Amino acid sequence: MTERPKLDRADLLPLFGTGWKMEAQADALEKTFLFKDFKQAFAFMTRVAEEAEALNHHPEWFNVYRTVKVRLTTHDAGGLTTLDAELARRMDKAAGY
Ligand SMILES: C[C@H](O)[C@H](O)[C@H]1CNC2=NC(N)=NC(=O)C2=N1
Repeated sequence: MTERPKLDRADLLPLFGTGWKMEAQADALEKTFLFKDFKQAFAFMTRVAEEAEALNHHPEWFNVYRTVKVRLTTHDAGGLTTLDAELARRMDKAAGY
């Protein structure tokens, strides 16, 4: 298991303000993004792909038409780390929040 900094729960408060939710077992963040149409949704995913590669940290996501349902967790750590909070922040930015 790769050591990664555990997440300070205080880091999550701003994310709750932009619609992120904690998954029941508290080991992941979840959010559904809604866009004008499929092209906007896919453009968002393309922007996020760049960020994910830059962080070497990748979302679990499901796209149907103009929605993108996202789940963030750190697989190597078996739970939430600072990488999840950072990717969530970058996803909000990429969505124009
Ligand atoms: C070797 C390992 O797959 C890499 O370090 C990265 C790739 N992207 C990743 N993404 C996520 N969400 N969790 C990881 O542990 C992770 N590991």
